[in-house]
Amino acid sequence: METSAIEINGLPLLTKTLTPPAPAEPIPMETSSIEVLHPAPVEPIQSSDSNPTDNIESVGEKRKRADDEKTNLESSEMKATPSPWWKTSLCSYFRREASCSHGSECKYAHGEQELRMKPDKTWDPTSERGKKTKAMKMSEKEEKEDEEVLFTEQMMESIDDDGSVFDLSLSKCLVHLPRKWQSDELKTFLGEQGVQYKSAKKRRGMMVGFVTFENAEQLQSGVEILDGKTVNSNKLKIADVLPRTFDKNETKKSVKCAREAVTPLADMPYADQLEQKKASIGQMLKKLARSARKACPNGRSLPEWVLTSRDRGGLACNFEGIIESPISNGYRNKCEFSVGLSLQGKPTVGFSLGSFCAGVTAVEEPVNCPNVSQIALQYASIFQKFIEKSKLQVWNRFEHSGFWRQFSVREGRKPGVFSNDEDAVTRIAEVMLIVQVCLTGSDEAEVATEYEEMAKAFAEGARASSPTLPLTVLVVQNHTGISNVAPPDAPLQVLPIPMSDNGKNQEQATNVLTEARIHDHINNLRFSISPTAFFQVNTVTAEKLYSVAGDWAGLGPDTLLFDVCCGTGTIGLTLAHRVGMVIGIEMNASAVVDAERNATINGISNCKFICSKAETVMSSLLKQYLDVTEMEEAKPVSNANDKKIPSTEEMSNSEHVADQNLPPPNTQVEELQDNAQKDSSSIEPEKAIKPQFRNVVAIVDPPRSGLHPAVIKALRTHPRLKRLVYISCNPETLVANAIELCTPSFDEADRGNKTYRGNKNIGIAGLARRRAKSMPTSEPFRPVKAMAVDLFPHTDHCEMVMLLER
Ligand SMILES: C[S@@+](CC[C@H](N)C(=O)[O-])C[C@H]1O[C@@H](n2cnc3c(N)ncnc32)[C@H](O)[C@@H]1O
Repeated sequence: METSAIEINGLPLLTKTLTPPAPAEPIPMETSSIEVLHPAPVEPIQSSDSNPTDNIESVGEKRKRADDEKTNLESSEMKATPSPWWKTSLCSYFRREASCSHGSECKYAHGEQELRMKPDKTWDPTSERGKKTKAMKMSEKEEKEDEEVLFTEQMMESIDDDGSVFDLSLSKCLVHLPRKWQSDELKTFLGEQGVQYKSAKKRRGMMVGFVTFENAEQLQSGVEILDGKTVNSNKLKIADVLPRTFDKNETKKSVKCAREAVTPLADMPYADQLEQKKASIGQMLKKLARSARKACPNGRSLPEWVLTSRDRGGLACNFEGIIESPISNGYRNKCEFSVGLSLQGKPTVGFSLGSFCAGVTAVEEPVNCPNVSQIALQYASIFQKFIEKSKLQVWNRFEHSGFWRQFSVREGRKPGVFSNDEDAVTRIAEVMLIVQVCLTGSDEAEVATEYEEMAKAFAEGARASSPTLPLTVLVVQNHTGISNVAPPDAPLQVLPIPMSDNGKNQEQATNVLTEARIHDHINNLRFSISPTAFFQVNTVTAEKLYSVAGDWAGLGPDTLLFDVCCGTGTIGLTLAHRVGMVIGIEMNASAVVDAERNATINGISNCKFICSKAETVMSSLLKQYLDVTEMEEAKPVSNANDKKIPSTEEMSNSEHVADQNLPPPNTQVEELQDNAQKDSSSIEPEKAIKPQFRNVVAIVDPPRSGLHPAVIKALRTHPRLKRLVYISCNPETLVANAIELCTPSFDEADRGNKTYRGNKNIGIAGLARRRAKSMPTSEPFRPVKAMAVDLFPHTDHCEMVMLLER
């Protein structure tokens, strides 16, 4: 495997607070004398789900060892060397029963009075003092968040519906209002509180509202009444409204610039970024071990991987380090720019400076954001100049009005390996521009003229650049929803690109109209990418990610590989030559058409792609491909795009088929979209192939939200699936899904109720622990090893791969 891992073995000690307070092994040794004579009950210590600490784990382990390791030390010795952990956790028996058979010898505290501070100067999180400290930390965090909220006069005006002029000195922002409130609810609330005011504004979805008072007395009295008032269990805060022209360098408020908002690690040397990410993934692996310990059924021995986690510094499995990105600057092949007003009210193409719900909508130009490519920057600048002159308005997120919403630049690389030093333009062969607009209330003729002008501006801008910028496709997407995230089926229109100032090249225009796609290359395979299909944004590093996944998956000619959430088929297709057959599952119909096209243009014929939500089909696909008897004949599976499923021998990596000769994909997308709506019964039942695949592997690469519980259940309960490689762009959800996949099943009598109550305040790991309780009896997986892959230099994000086996 070709990698450039920074450090492959072991995780360095983390920060002070993360390191267990006692040296690696002293706790059991030191406390064994106590435990011999007074073995405490084995029941796990209760602790808050939301913030478990390593200390809890250490104590929990001590308890277990107390039962396991009986020695013959004298009690006098024991008393001479009390453990630093002595009475630092509350006794759960005493708490529940108001008594404990160990009496005064119990190593756990009988009540708050007996409780001692832990060696790391923290309190048992379940104790009153622990809870108080946590609450204080939370409120400090909230205050910090409030400081970051940015309210400008301009926003207040944009909510205004009566055209009144505001006096900023008589206006205030109310923070922490219920998001679902609108102006009417805010007015009712103010009336109920006896607050007199001139006007009150609130937009649904935001947690801030604006109140203007008639005079200084009204303002003072209103602030006194409202400040700190509790609304729906949230404490109200009163903040000033910033003038439109405020200078963010002078204001005390911490307003982020685009660089800070988009690439928060940009000022840190890359080697340090990698260390930080490695430490953060290490934390996740510790969290998995801790959570799994809690999720295991009582009275059952803990799985080996949990028991041995201590030998790995608390990690759930071996952590094999981080693979760095060969390109750290301008690496993104897809840049999505917001279109909106800047802080100064200028139409701008760039990045939003904060979150909408916190009242921040200002857009700033993408200056000094090192992850943005040079080509994307140049196109953003061309588009910026165009919208400055456009008759149509930029999007206003408060009013949900305007025309120009978002601008995306997608790039396709030439085949080959590239480095940081190369000029981006020389390695990019194709560019797709996607302009998101809102057509609501627009005039068709005016829009057509604007589109023509825009296409001209892009074409001329590309030609005027030196070297000339590639421009392959120009697409407009109509989206009327509140957030800029459009559904994959939002209508697309491909615009012709004028080839010169004085005319259009008809051939190019016609071609573009039917073929909205560009191409990129991974492992010497060519990938067709349509406008809404997912494609990893850092192609060179994605190649490394896929090769780790392939190496860990234990592939061979007798392997059936499920590529779950397969997008354009990148993982399955790059590994197709190493397996008997690939089944890809993907819900985005365009991506599935791309995947099929990609198989064809690369001459790969042992891959089958299913267009559906994985949760709808995973279980039936596993049955269909695996629950067949030896006697059954090998037959191809029939689905919406039935093709012959070849044997391994039939598969070849022949020359790329010219994809221009393939039929237009539009009808295929529609057909697939229809099929994707249907339930799993749309997949032909059984009679698939005889079980020629001895080895069944799944590589899952879900979105940030992780795998659907039905997919987890299907993978976990199918006994023939022995190996699973989990690729994740959100390690938090990987940990949560791994809890469900890797903890032992509960007995039927102890299984949880599926209709959980009080989920609102429990974290995703807590939720996963609850779900794990209702998992049908099945052999759990175990985490074997994990690796981080840095696909996103200068940001907090990091990809993680984990191998699970059973
Ligand atoms: C992180 S991407 C991975 C794509 C692909 N493996 C790759 O590396 O290019 C996640 C993919 O899952 C798809 N997806 C999201 N939810 C899904 C679901 N419930 N069922 C199937 N696919 C889903 C998305 O459309 C997206 O293509």
